[in-house]
Amino acid sequence: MNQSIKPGDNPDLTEERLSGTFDTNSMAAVIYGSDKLAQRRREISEAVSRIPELQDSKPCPFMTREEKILEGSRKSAILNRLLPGLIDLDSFEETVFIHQEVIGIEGHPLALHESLFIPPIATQGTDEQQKKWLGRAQRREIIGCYAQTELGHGSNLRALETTATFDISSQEFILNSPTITSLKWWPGALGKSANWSIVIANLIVHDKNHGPHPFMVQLRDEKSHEPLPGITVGDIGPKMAFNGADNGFLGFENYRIPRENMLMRHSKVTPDGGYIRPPHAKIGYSGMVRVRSRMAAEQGLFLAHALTIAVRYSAIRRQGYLEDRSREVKVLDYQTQQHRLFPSIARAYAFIFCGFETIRLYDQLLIDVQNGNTSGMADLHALTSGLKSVVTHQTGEGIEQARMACGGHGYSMASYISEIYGVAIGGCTYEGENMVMLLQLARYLVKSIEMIQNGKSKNLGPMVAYLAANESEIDLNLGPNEYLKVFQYAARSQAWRATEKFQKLRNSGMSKEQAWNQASVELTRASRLHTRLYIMSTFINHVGSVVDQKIKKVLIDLLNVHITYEVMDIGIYVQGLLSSDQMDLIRNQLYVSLETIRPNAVSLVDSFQISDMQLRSVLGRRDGNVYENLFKWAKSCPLNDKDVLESVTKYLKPMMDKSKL
Ligand SMILES: CC/C=C\C/C=C\C/C=C\C/C=C\C/C=C\C/C=C\CC/C=C/C(=O)SCCNC(=O)CCNC(=O)[C@H](O)C(C)(C)COP(=O)(O)OP(=O)(O)OC[C@H]1O[C@@H](n2cnc3c(N)ncnc32)[C@H](O)[C@@H]1OP(=O)(O)O
Ligand SMILES: Cc1cc2nc3c(=O)[nH]c(=O)nc-3n(C[C@H](O)[C@H](O)[C@H](O)COP(=O)(O)OP(=O)(O)OC[C@H]3O[C@@H](n4cnc5c(N)ncnc54)[C@H](O)[C@@H]3O)c2cc1C
Repeated sequence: MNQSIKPGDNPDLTEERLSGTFDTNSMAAVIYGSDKLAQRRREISEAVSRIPELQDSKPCPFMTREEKILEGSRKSAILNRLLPGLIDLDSFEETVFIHQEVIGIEGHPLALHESLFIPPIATQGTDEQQKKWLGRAQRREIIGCYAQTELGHGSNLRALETTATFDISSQEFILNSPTITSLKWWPGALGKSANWSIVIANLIVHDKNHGPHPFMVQLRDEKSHEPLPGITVGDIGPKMAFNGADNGFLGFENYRIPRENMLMRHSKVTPDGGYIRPPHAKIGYSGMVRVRSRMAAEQGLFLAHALTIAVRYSAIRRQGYLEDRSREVKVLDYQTQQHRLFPSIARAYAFIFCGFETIRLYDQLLIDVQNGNTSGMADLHALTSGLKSVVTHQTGEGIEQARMACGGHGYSMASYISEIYGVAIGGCTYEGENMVMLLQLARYLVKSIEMIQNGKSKNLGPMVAYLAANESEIDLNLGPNEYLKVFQYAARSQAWRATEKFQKLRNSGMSKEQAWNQASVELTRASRLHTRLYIMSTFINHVGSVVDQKIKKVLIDLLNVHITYEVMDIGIYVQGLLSSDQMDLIRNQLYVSLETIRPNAVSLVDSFQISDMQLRSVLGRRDGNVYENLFKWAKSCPLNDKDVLESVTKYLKPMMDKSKL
């Protein structure tokens, strides 16, 4: 049964919920990977709803940037006091969830403290460093951020300019920002809130540059919060979204920190100026891999927010007629609306499943690395690079379609979809610009094909084994695995096409870099197809593992939407494999699958169990009572505090009066 049904709800939504064929709490357990986490999310939402001081002081769209930062800080401070009674403090998922519930998605002064500041200390700090800083950070006696990107360089970490030069005589590192382009730029919470930061700077010992390394750096006085001498710091100004966060700039002038402030679990500088290399050259990048490994789930949830709003609203919005001319039809009954929304519901589920998988893979890698085994780093880097790129891009597309699916009201901030869009598409850029990350995955694909060419196919990892197969005929009546083969065909032929292009250019005498650049559009296409194949196969495996038969049935229906939509979407890559009759068959299967999933559409989005507080959308309210609340929302807009504004008395009225003369 659908657990969202309550008396007083919009009857159209109740009708939808009654048509659902499964239990939404059971589905939530599948989405969030365990009944325990799903249950904890409900309990936390419930507990938060009963604490008046944690409620929004006014709707976010009516707040200025300063008010958003103030509100985020107010709630963060209250939460810090209340957290021990509300969540399991050791659970990162619960910590993220409660912050998102209480403060929302627009960012806040502590948003990066848990996800980018604490993890490098915990994984790259020595035992003594952890003893010194971890407890303080966890108790929030200090607030931290992660300062890597510079005004002149973000993608290309080799060109970062900030230096940390070891001074043997004082046993200190001297930090400098030698140029305007070397100013740190973008770090969240740096602008006004953080007093400490992980700073990525080039380590220079005895005039030798060992490349970017992480340093623990105090930025502000712990009593006065004033910037310390030698530090220039401030906010970079308003952004497309995320305006509850104070992204900042930071410069150093001969700023000294003790030798012990370089995070030295992996790389070390000894007191006499010796340098000990890390066990893997890119181990310092592992904080980024951690964040990327979490992005598929995070982004899947952003998409889930937008779809919850659009699908619920589409069930109460009546517009136009089908057969019955006596009553307008729910817009959710239009095939175009279903085609716009249902494949995105399937993607949101798929992204979340992939996200929990990559979080698990990262946790395993962390254990391996702590035990000295770094062999899995390249695989996970390649996987998460591709996944963050494809998922962020498709999430952005899905959210924008959701907005348009809400017609005019979707354009109002009352829908809140534009804010979700702005926040989510930040992910196309942060943690590695998408094209750059697709090209990282492409390196891995090209290397894999070179292994096949060199007769070493048996050394290929399971994720790229399909590159060596040879599929040329497909029987499409067999279900998901046949669709997977179609996708494998597309991904494989594109990966070979791109690699061969690169190799041909190389063989023509072109430099490696130029040849790579000239093949790069084809290479990024290969990376996208490879990643979409991974998403599809993870979705199939996940559905296969579900035990509850009612849940499994509806997930298979959703999977059918996914596989048919995805294969239609890559039609151009499978022309050599599928006949036009087979393409027509798939197209028809897609339309049938849209109809099949229709009665469960509202229950599928209800199963994300995103509370009204977290959704912050008038259109997406659980009770579906949209129109009266839209009117209330508009009336509460600060512009309506007065009937006659100064803009009128000062300018428009005199203008009109003058024109009358
Ligand atoms: C208390 C509050 C709690 C929680 C918060 C709660 C709520 C928040 C509310 C709402 C928000 C909700 C969710 C969103 C949450 C957070 C998001 C908010 C803000 C975002 C924060 C953003 C932070 C950042 O952006 S940090 C900066 C990130 N920067 C980057 O990613 C830079 C990208 N560039 C690179 O990574 C590298 O430069 C590179 C592109 C990989 C190239 O590196 P390099 O030149 O060194 O290497 P080569 O290309 O030459 O490759 C050589 C070789 O190395 C391999 N390689 C590269 N990287 C790795 C790696 N990481 N691991 C393993 N191997 C690697 C590479 O593949 C090559 O291999 P081959 O030679 O074999 O090919
Ligand atoms: C909301 C948000 C929050 C952020 N938070 C933080 C933070 O907390 N800490 C932090 O350190 N940073 C942060 N960043 C910065 C972010 O990590 C960088 O913006 C990102 O890594 C991209 O780097 P860039 O801005 O230099 O883009 P650029 O590299 O300048 O990209 C510009 C264009 O050049 C292209 N390009 C660049 N290199 C290549 C290449 N090799 N091949 C092909 N094309 C290329 C890109 O595809 C892109 O189209 C944040 C950014 C945002 C938007």
